[in-house]
Order: sequence, then C-alpha cells, then structure tokens
Amino acid sequence: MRDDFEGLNIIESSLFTDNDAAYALLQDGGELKLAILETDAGDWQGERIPKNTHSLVIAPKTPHNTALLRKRLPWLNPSLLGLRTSAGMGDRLGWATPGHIRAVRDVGGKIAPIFAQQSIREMNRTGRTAQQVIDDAVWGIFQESWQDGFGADADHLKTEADIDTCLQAGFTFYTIDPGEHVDNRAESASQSTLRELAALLNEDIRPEASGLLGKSINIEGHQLVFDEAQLLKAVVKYGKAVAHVARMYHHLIDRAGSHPVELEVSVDETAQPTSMLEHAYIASELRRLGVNWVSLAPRYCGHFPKGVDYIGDPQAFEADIARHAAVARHFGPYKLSLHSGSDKFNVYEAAMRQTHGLVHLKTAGTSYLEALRTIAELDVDFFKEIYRFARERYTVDRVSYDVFGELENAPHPEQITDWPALLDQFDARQILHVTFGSVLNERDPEGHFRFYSDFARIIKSNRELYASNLERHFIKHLQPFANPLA
Ligand SMILES: O=C(O)[C@@H](O)[C@@H](O)[C@H](O)C(=O)CO
Repeated sequence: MRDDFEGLNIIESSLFTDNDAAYALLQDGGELKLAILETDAGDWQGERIPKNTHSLVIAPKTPHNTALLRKRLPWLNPSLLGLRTSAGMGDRLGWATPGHIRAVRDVGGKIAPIFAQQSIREMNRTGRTAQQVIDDAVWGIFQESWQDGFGADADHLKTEADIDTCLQAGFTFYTIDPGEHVDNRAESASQSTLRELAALLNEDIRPEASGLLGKSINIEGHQLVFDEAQLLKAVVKYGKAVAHVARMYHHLIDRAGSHPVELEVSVDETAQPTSMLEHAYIASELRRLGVNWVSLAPRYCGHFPKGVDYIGDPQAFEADIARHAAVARHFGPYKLSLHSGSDKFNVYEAAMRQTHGLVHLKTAGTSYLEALRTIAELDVDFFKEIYRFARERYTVDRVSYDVFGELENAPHPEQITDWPALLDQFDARQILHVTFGSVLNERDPEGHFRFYSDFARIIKSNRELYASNLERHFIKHLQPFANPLA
C-alpha cells in the first residue's frame, strides 16, 4: 500500500492502513491534505486518480472529509476522560496538536489529554467555529497517529446556546462558567443586607432550601459549621451561580442524548477566593440539584495570571488546594481544575500531591505564545510589528483576563535586542497573550489581514519548528503530572 503513495510528500507518522484503505497526510506547499487509497473511492470531496486496482483520492481539509475520516477511524473521535489525571492543551490557531501529542508521549503517555479546547471567548476573538476547533485537533491527531483517546473541551460556556453549538460539533467535555451569577457583594455585606439579598433569591436556592442550616460537616478533620452567617454568605455569593450550572447541566443532558458528555464547573474567574465552606456549599447544592461533574475549578488563593507563574505564597496555595481537595473527595470524588494553568510551575507538584492525582491542568494561550516565539525566531521584523500592535491593544484586550502585565514595565521596542527572549519577559508575555484576537483579526485599510496571512504562512511552512517549541514547552508542563492515578 505504501508504494502507491509514491511521489507524494506524505507525513510518515500519519500513514494508517485498515482492511478498507490506506490513509496519509501529505504536505501540499504549506497546506495539509488527505491521501486515501481504496478500491472503491468513498464519498470524499477531492481529486480522484486511478491507481491500478485502487483509487487514490487527494482530499482537502473540509468538514465533510474530516467527518468521513472520523467515521472511518473511530480513534479520531473525542471520548470521556472521567477521573483520570488530565491536561487540556487549548490551541487558538489550529496547528498546535502535533507538538502537544509529542509532549504527552515524551512524559509517558498516561496523562489523559484534551487536544480540542477553546472557550467561547477565544472562538469569538479568533473567529474560529466550534467545528473548526475539533477538526483542526483531529487532523493533528491523525498526523501523529495518536490512538489512545482524547477529550474535547467546550470551555467557559455561559448559555444554553453555547452548549447547543458545541454539541453540534461533537465536544465531550463541557466547562460551565457561571461567573456572571456570582454575587461578590456577599464578601462585604452586613448580616442584614445578606438577609435582604437572600430573600430576593428564588425559593429553591434560599438558605433553608439547602438543608445545610445549622449543619456541621467534618471533612478530613476540618469542621465546617453552616451557621446562619456562613450559610447566608455562601448562598448570596454562589446560590444563583449554582442554579445556573444546574440549568445548563440539565439542558446539556437533555440535548446530548446518547452522545458522551462530562461536566466541569468553573468559578475560577471570580473576584474573591472560594473558601472551603463555600466549596462544600457549591458541591452539596450541585448534588441536591442532580448535577454530576468530573471536575471543578474554585478560585484559589493568590493569582493565576495568564501565561506566567503563580502569584502568591506557594505554601499558602498548597494549604488552600489541600482543603479544596478534601472537599472534592468528600462530595465526589472529582478532580480539581487549574484554569489559566499554563506556566504555573511553582504550584504543579503541590497540586498533584494534594489532589492525589485527581487534577486537571487547563492551558491555552501559552501555545499561542510558542507560535509567537517561532515567528520571532524566523522573522524578527514581522514579530516586531506584532509586538508594537499588541502594545496598542493591551489596555482594551486585558479587560476580561486576570493579568498583571504593565505596558510601562514591558521592554520598549526600541530597547530590544534579543527578540525571541521577549517571550520570557513577564509583562510582554501577558501583553502578547491576551491580544491574540486583535492580532489575528486586524485588517489593513484594503480589508486584508494585517498579520494573520503571514502568521499562518510562517507557521505552516515551519510546522516542525513550531511542534518542537511546543514539545519542549509542554514537557515542562506535563512532567509533574506524569505519574497519574488510574
Ligand atoms: O483564554 C481563554 O479564554 C481560555 O483559554 C482560558 O480562560 C482557559 O479557560 C484557561 O483557563 C486556560 O488558560
């Protein structure tokens, strides 16, 4: 079979044969195409070339061809991760999966990977559809012939419509973000104000509905006392958020039918840390409202800024995640999720230790930064333009992200001599990280992409350099999680 691909520039790692056909990816300039060799050419879109007793089809990367390939090769479909130690490797560009796969293999291949992961916020900013996010990952998985399963995370979903869109594309992991329903006034409100706010809540989420009033729960030696003051604060702060998660969960289950789905609850993007008692309240209420979930992202103490290491006391973080892990074991078991998890090297071992491996690492923008590093290594002048533009956009684009980078602390373009090293500077990393949408979508006065076309050309014609930058970067991320539980 291999010989019949003679003369084609195929990617050896992608060559796969089964009883019906031989499949391979081939490089056609900067683009990838699918080559299929089979006796009766299937319903592929593409060019057909007779080959002795077979047909050779050269199929472009279309949703139709990707869906047909996924139908032929079941290992190209996402599946559930369950409670396995896992890592999400979000890809804002659609070209990162090969590098991600190589890093997962390098650290032993036991971490359950999510290769398709984007938030609705990212999809809106990059203009990519949910289907494109999954299909891009599938082509990377096919290229590397990863046949050990993967998840697809529809991240930071806020509405039922978000769920429907991502179900249509075939996502399996749904991260519900009820952050807009968290009432941060609870942190500083007086008792009387808390009572007034609680009275405004729907009766099915008021303190008395929880069954927790006056209860005391011992969780691994931590005595949680749900007196009126503590319960009122938890209910006012998270009651509406929990009810929203329950609505979204039941909508998901109703619409998913037989399609496999699993849930993550994320309250990580809130103003104040989640206390142990508040986490216990959230978990108890989710159980009461019939929700099942595999992971939960509380707001930990300290800060998880985009693309840089943890800000805070690592020992305080370890004590904090230990408490949250105890709650997860008590009401679960379920995993704790580390959102904005990239580059938090100072806390990975503590997270793995305290959760006993019941942990999910979630990353995304850091793979975009490695694409910028690749560009900086190949075309400094182009990278300079991107950095200058990103500085102009930062004030606006930082609004919805937890970042600490400041323009005045970032190197000024005129001062920089080692441009690739800019990717290791704290402030510049964050400026470049959160301005991805502006950079990728910016157009010139004639309506042409100002950066995206050259961005894509450079990366697509240097895929191996990008993959090796990602592989090196993600080995550092995944190694601390590499000896997972079952
Ligand atoms: O940037 C985004 O919108 C998302 O990728 C992240 O917030 C994601 O949820 C995450 O925590 C990984 O950085």
